[in-house]
Amino acid sequence: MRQQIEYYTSNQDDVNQSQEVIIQKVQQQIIQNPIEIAWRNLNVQATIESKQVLDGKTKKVKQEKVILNNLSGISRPGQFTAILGPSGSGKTTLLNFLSGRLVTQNLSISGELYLNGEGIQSIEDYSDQIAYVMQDDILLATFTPRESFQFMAKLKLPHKSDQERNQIVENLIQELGLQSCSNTYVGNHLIRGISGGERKRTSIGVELLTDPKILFLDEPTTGLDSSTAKIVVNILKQISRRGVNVVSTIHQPSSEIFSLFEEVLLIVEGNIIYQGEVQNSVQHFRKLGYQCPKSYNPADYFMKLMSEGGVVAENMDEQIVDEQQVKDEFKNRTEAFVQAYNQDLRDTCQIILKDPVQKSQRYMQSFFYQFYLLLMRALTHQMRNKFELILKTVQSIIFAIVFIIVFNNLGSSFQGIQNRNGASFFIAQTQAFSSIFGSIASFSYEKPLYLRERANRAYGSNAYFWGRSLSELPMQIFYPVLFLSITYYSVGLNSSEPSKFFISVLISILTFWYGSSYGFLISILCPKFEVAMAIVPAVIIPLMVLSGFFVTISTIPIFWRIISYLSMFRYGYEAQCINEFTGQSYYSQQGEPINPLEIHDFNTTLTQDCIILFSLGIFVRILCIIGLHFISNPKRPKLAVKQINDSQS
Ligand SMILES: Nc1ncnc2c1ncn2[C@@H]1O[C@H](COP(=O)(O)OP(=O)(O)OP(=O)(O)O)[C@@H](O)[C@H]1O
Repeated sequence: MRQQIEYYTSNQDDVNQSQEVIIQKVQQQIIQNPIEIAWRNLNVQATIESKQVLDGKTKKVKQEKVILNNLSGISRPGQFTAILGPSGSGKTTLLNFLSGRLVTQNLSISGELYLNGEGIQSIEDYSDQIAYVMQDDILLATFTPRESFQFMAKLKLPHKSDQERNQIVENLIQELGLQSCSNTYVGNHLIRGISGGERKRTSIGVELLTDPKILFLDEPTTGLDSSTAKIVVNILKQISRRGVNVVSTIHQPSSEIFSLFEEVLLIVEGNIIYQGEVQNSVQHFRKLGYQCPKSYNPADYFMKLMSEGGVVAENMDEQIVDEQQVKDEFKNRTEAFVQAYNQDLRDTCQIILKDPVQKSQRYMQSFFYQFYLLLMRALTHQMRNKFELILKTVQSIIFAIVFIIVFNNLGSSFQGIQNRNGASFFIAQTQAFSSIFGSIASFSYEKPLYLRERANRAYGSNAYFWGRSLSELPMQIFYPVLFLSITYYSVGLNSSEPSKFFISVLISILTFWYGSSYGFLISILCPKFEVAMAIVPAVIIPLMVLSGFFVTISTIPIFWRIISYLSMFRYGYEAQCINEFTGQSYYSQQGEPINPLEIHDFNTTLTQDCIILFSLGIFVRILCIIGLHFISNPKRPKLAVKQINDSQS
């Protein structure tokens, strides 16, 4: 057992301690009711739409692309199965199918999936027994590995006491060799944090908290140096020793990493060409006429066999460099491999375990506890994210300075009306813009984390929404208050009554609140931050133009008038204007008293504007809840259920 456990960490003390812990775990924690996962006749096809010029006309053409071609295979408990293959061979598609993360969209999927020999419709029904570690380490930058584990433990282990949860977390930290960095922030490009390997181990740890019986990993070694990648692979091997079924895709493993594998599945252009023990793989290909040279590492040799580049390299002497010849040669070779696999190896994928697997029980914390944890996490994140806090505060101060410079001489003459009009618009526009962009930036950053945690069923979308919304409130009040505290009296805005300042602050907070709701919705609906930023001008500028500052709303076409009812600029600006122009006297150039509000065609009162801003904010936030739910519950395929009989298995 000791010989099997090769475990590397940067800290030798940690290594020794971790080895001891692992040995104990391996001896003690052989999991109950392990799960064998088998798939049969799996076909995945994509429909790809492209534009082609036919008879001088551009037409949409649909093409079918086979991604996985009639695959059958198995992954057993107590085993670390590494899925290898060249880029685009279908590794991730297979892993996503097995883990229930393959979203249908343009894909048609057919095949059967068996857990311990029982045909299932969807692996989602067994979600608490499986875990998935994504290729990117999606963790909260301002949390330490210990805090990340504790947060997940509180959400995912509702029936354990605090003491038990702490014990589980401490064991995990030791098992993963994270003692030396357990209290360091995870970090990101702005916050200094733990190393790439430690981050990967933290990602694995977050998934191990619930003791899953099947652990899927997508390219866990990509981006790591070879010694760190070795640590990760060794940890995965140790996890599998406990009886966990570990399935992982690995992209271009180094020779050292390959030597650590025991069970490999080789996949080329959607076909399995080998599944079995690593040590038998060389012999299998030798029988087919492909002898791995003695000096060669089998991993590199197989990667060559699985690519067209390999055909070119092999036939350099014979000058087979014609593209079509290479393609044909590669096709023939792959077909021969698939045939050999079907004849000699497919039968080794027989189902052995027959113990029924329990469907998931949805034990989750109550809504209020989820909400509380998410609120606390979001507040902690905000407080620790000093860079963002300082940046936004500085932004408000810069806006305030610009405002003071531009509007320092408001005056109460006829020109003063125009100045105050502009000042009212500037205030509304500043609050709207900073809230929309701020909200997009912060949720776009957090969205992958939300999607990962939702895929893990850690909490509900409602609890996340309310926790996040409430956590933003202090800052939604702080930034408008800061801006107006600096500017309001400095430039001489309406101070006829003390309440004028507070009303202006209230309008700004409501404008900010509605704006941030809007930004939140945009970032939910856009798949990426870049897309959101590209879309934002197209969505925001019309709303700004329709504020009533640039054009009189009653004179514009009906369609745009309707759109103006959604504009945060419109209600923010109107309310600021009404607040500014009431309670003070203004005179025309001829010295006659005038009411500046008459030049506008405002048809709402200040109170109505505030109520509308608040109500629109609520309306958009309801859309946000629906959107959050929608993006975290994509349509997943349901499979045909067949019961396997002994001769088939
Ligand atoms: N939804 C889809 N629509 C169209 N093509 C797709 C879709 N999903 C995957 N593909 C294609 O199927 C092939 C296999 O993709 P997959 O991501 O499974 O490969 P991979 O082996 O994991 O590659 P890599 O190692 O580069 O991640 C690729 O050519 C990919 O472009």
